[in-house]
Amino acid sequence: MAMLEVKNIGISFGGLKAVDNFSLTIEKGQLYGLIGPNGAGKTTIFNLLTGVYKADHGAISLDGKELTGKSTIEINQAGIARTFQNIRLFKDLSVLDNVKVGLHNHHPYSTIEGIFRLPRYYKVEKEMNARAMELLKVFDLDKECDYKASNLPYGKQRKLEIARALATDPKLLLLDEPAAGMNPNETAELMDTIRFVRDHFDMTVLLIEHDMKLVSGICEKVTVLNFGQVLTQGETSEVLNDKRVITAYLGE
Ligand SMILES: Nc1ncnc2c1ncn2[C@@H]1O[C@H](COP(=O)(O)OP(=O)(O)OP(=O)(O)O)[C@@H](O)[C@H]1O
Repeated sequence: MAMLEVKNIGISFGGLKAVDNFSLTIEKGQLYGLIGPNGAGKTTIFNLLTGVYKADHGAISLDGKELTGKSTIEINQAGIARTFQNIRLFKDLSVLDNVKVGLHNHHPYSTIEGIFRLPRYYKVEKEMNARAMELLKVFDLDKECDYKASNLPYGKQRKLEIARALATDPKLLLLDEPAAGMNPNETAELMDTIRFVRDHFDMTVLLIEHDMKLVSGICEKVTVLNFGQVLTQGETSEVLNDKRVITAYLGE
């Protein structure tokens, strides 16, 4: 069974068909790339997959579970987590607390237990601290756990965003332009991080990226989007050498 199965989804904004009849199958453990020119509809697809937008038609399922029409919270609890094109950390919170925000989905205590500091509050907080530190260690961020998130260098903020997404214990991780704004060294390190996340967490990853070096370096399969529609999809090396892709995307 596929991890993600998307069948003919679409959405229009006014007269503009931002995404039209989009289908995609991603197998468990795959590292999958979604590429295409600016405005092709890539982020809109992430917004459809995570329930930020509701599709006008079509169906989405994750690991055999129907997600069509579900809310962002339900979809996150079902196992899809994401990062954003522009980093969206809680800038004034500590590095540790940013990860703990992700953990709250799965380690709840009631408001009453929290306000009155009942035993369950301390138990859950202890578990969350331990799990958050474990995740930070994986990303080599444990020594900076007390730093304000905004004080981390850019590359580490990206890592922290990935750690926070993983804290929700997803089956599918969506990364929206993870290499945006990174220098070549940071990008190379990010490629290692993404490979590590897939292997260490047994994760399935779908990423949007303009950096073709990253895409060809780590993605096994790619879908190319153009004007909201699939131009082609398949093995990365074949797709990136496809004349239509070179014409539409690379502008040659
Ligand atoms: N909420 C919205 N309302 C109106 N139009 C929208 C909305 N969201 C996206 N669009 C439009 O849908 C189209 C696709 O946008 P989208 O951001 O998905 O493209 P993209 O492929 O992610 O581009 P980029 O690579 O520049 O991030 C664009 O024309 C955009 O203006």
